[in-house]
Amino acid sequence: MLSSKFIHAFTRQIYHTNLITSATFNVIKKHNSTHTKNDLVLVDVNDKTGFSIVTLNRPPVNSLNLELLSAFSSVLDDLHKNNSRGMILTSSSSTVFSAGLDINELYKPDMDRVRKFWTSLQDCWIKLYGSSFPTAAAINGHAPAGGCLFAMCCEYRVMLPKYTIGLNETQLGIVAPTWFMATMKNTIPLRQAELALTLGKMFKTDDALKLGLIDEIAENKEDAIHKCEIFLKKYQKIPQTARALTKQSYRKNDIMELENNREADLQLFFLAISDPRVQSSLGKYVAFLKLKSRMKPILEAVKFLKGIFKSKKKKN
Ligand SMILES: CCCCCCCC/C=C\CC(=O)SCCNC(=O)CCNC(=O)[C@H](O)C(C)(C)COP(=O)(O)OP(=O)(O)OC[C@H]1O[C@@H](n2cnc3c(N)ncnc32)[C@H](O)[C@@H]1OP(=O)(O)O
Repeated sequence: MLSSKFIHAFTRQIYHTNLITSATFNVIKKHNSTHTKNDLVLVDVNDKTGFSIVTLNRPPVNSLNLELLSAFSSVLDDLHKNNSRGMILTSSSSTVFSAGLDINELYKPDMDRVRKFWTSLQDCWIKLYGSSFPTAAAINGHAPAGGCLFAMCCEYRVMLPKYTIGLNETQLGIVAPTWFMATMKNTIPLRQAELALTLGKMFKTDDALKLGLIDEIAENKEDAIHKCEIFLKKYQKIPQTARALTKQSYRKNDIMELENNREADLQLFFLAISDPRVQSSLGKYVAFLKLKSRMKPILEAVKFLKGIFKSKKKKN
């Protein structure tokens, strides 16, 4: 049985698709340009295709903090209102799609802010996973945890070589929420999802392709976006309402599970991050990330020197 909320959403969707399509699309076309939401999320509507390239833009690693999530949530609303033809999600970083949740939001949190933070994350997931418009991710860098989640919410994923993607929460001593798990179960085979989740496994691009976690490998960002466009174009011949309702029916159980239990999920989150063991794990992880970042120039110098020694050895 469909809940009244879901039927309402469907009715809205039908209304949107049938009545507002052409009028709104023209508005998008007229205003074809790059829009900004506090510069944290850039939106570029392609005049010819009507596809929006949505770029996460929070250097250095697009970690998802309250401001970025709020901006993203509002962009998703805009795309829905404007009856977008399709969205391509990507990143302005040259090496990171998104580093997942901003650990600083979770470590020693301010309770008022962290409530808004988690609620915004829930909003983004519901809107992206259940979007009426088709979505694809051009994964132009590493995509751990929340980065992998947003990529998996999209219906198609194209990734650049030699990066990593996965839900690594258990490695950090935290449990991925059930809706993170549901998104992975909707993406890769059930048994592989269980193994990936319990191990907190990060997959290299090649392995992610074999597993079905991504759909294609691209040479560079431009190629990734092009491949996403080819995917989205396939829907141009499919009636919009039929496509959207099929996607939403497919995902509705997962979405309703969270919709109906948002407060309980929030309380569970509070409970988890109030656990001293979780805080201790997060504290160590923050310190590790900072140390790793500071060691980078030294590690790069060592790599450089090793290269010189190797080429000298070869010459001799
Ligand atoms: C309801 C049930 C209970 C639920 C409980 C909570 C559930 C939480 C669910 C999800 C959790 C998450 O999403 S946690 C985030 C997990 N993310 C990661 O593990 C990724 C960590 N980052 C990296 O591995 C790397 O940074 C990178 C591979 C993404 C990029 O590497 P690169 O070498 O390019 O960059 P640096 O490592 O040098 O980092 C640069 C800079 O960024 C800071 N940084 C990195 N990641 C994060 C992050 N996730 N949050 C905050 N800050 C981050 C890093 O510390 C460096 O900062 P400084 O230069 O200032 O030191």
